[in-house]
Amino acid sequence: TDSCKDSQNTCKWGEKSTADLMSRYVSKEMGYEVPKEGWRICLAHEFKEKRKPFQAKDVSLSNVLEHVGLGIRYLKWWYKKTQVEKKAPFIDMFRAQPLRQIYGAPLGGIGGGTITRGWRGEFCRWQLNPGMYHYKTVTANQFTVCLRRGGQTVYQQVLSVERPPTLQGWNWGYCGEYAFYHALYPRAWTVYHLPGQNVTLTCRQVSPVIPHDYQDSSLPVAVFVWDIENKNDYALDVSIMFTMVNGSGHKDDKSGGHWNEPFHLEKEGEAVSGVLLHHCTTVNPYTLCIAAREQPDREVSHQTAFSPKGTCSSLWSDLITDGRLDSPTGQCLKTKVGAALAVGCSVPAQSRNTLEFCLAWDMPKITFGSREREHIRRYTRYFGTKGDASPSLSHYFHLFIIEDFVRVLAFSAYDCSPQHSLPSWYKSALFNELYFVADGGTVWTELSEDADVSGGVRSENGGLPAQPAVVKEYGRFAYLEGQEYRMYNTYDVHFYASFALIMLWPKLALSVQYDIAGSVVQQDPTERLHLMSGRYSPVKSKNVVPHDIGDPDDEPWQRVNAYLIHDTADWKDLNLKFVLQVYRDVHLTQDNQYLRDMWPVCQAVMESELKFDLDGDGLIENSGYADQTYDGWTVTGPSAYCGGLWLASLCVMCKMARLVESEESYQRYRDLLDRGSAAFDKLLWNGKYYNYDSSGRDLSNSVMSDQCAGHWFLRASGLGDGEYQKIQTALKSIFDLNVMSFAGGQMGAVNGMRPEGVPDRSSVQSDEVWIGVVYGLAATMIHEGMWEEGMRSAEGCYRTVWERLGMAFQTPEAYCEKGIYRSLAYMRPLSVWAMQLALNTSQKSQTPSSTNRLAMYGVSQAVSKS
Ligand SMILES: CC(C)CCC[C@@H](C)[C@H]1CC[C@H]2[C@@H]3CC=C4C[C@@H](O[C@@H]5O[C@H](CO)[C@@H](O)[C@H](O)[C@H]5O)CC[C@]4(C)[C@H]3CC[C@]12C
Repeated sequence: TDSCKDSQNTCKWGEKSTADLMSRYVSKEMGYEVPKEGWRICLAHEFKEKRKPFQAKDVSLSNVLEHVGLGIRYLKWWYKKTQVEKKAPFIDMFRAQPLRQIYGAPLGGIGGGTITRGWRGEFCRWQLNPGMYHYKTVTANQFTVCLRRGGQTVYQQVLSVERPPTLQGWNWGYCGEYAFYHALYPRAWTVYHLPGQNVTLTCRQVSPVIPHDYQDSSLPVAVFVWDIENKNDYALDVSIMFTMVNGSGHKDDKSGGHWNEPFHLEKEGEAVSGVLLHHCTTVNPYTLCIAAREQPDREVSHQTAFSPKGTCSSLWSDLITDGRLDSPTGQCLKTKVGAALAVGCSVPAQSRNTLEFCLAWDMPKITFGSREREHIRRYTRYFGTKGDASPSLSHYFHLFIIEDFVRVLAFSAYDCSPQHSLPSWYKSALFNELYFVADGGTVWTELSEDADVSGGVRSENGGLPAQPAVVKEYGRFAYLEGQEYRMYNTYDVHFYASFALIMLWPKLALSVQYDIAGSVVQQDPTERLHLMSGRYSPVKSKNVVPHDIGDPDDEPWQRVNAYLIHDTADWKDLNLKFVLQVYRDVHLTQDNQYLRDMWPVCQAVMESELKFDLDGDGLIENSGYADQTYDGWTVTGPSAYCGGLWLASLCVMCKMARLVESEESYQRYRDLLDRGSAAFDKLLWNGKYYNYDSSGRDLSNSVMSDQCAGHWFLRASGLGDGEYQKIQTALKSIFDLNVMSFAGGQMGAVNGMRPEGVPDRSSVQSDEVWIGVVYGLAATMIHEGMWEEGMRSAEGCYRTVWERLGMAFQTPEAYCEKGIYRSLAYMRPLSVWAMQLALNTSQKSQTPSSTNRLAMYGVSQAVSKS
């Protein structure tokens, strides 16, 4: 049982579990080998609460007045972008995605594109062109079951609860009360009890997202393993048919040049066959492939093409007649065309059998929106760039004993000999939030021969290597700030999310750091209007960390800082977040080359940062606007958030100075740290917590949930484990006020709380809850021994998002107590992995000094195939 609950299913802390997602399930069947942990929902479930995206009308009068200039400038910019340039804005405030409470685990590995299936089985969210999302359910993409007894079809059903107006020749409307979905990413199960048939189907969907594996994790494939349980006293012949239509439901699908062909591939004694759907688009052509493994006593048959229009009765009759499809040879040319694959087997009485399908797609070469450069996806290293890889991809993937690898991922969370057993909701959060590593518009490419990561300052001139070994070997990685906030590697947010990468794919985390470091030394002097201030300033200044590495609809890496709300050269957190990540990564990976390469960049950004200490007291000041990740929440003078990040950065600079044996640097940062710490305590500590800022405004003593972010990073880096009375007192105040005095303690921590216990409504972001921030706060609490408080805070967010608001696999950046959310499918919640690091660290304080610490943290690298 869930360790947080007592026998009445009530949480120890008095919270009634909100998990009623299975209340409509009427069957007793629980499927084949479906794990206990994960996110489970009956297909008949309806979420009662329907939230709306944050819009201008949700802004209070005082905030409207504050943002009128931005509103007008944004409107002008938006008009030019959409109506003149005919491009999609990097944030479309007028067309926020409405909430669709439908999403489930995405298909595909990392960086090769993703296709998301809904929890009711629909194929509904498409990201084949890198970073660009298309939200459309393609009705004809389905699995259909056919049961035959004694040579007669007795049951044929589309495994979908939908009753669409098209494809009327198919038998729709499967009864959702007899099925449930269970996700533990990168796996998901759907259990269908077939009413009146005494048959239960369990479909297990697996994508190759495997820690420390840099080969199989890059593959654009997924398998569907169907387990068929026949509880009758007679044998049945069972076929499953997989139908896929070309395209993604986009209007461009109808453009000409698509063609389908059947294939059969046999090697190493194993065979697969299926249908290839070739998409001959002018931009980013690709082939989609549905395949099945040929095994003894399984019959594979296909239909090369069917028209997904009208009733589509002929395909239905083809299957119902004999449980197999016609299997014509030859190709088929059509603009809008579907393909079908059926696999059949016999299932003896009181017995079970399995069938396997694979979906693969091969888009080896990509261009981004500007079409200036061609990029090669990572998986081509193993499968070539010719665009003919899908048969081999499906062949490889069928043979790949993926379960063993995926289990390791599950294992990593449990294998930490916990003092406290981990609650069930936490395991679901930990694995299911990981979806964003693949489904964050993620792109993973090879570093081209002529690329220069160093930003033009080569190592021989005291800069970075042009082609750092880790980037050359492991490729370039980028993921979006959010599916709706279309900027790659937004760095102030990646700070939180980076825990997932550094713990599970550390080479990718380092690769991102090299790209950012290269951009630090670059500049783009082009003047442009920044929408918040209304002032013109350069796109990118030298020696500062960029906000992001670009928009996939433009030319990322080449043109950074797609974000033009603020000029982020003056942001106070970006440079510090770079330094803190460098040290944390060095601590976890013990990579000395990385330390040596990053050290000069750290010094350069710290030099830039020092300019923000205007009064020379050793502590930086904020500039009276929203100059950090809370980009709608003004800060003036020394502040808890940026001041804390600054002191933590000075601390790690001292550590790194010692590692690179630079006594002079050490003394310099040590002096700043001593003076800055004294100023920090004097100006901000009020006996219970650090004040939001030191502006002396009415609201400067608000309690910020994220005030200990700097200390969090010290702890994650193996530092700061002395007596930190003030931090513990502050965390206690945050728990009492931001968590327990907000929404009955059930929704995590509000960003800003007044000491008297009402949310700070002075800005558009202070009364929001940022899920990723709460997971980071929970990690800090765990590091400080406040396990129950940390778990309670994080649980509120998980249950709100996954169980109450129906936002599975699209965790947003933010929600308010009532009514609204902001920015669906967002990067920051990946910080849940920081909780895992904290749990492991606090249990394994005996740290080896010179080995790679990731293995020790329960993330075994022994499983790596690379
Ligand atoms: C006259 C009108 C009626 C007034 C309308 C006001 C609105 C246009 C603005 C009021 C609040 C603004 C939003 C505040 C925050 C935003 C987030 C930002 O991007 C990313 O946000 C992350 C924080 O969530 C941050 O950490 C990342 O670094 C950023 O990349 C984008 C702008 C905005 C949505 C902002 C837009 C304008 C308002 C809605």
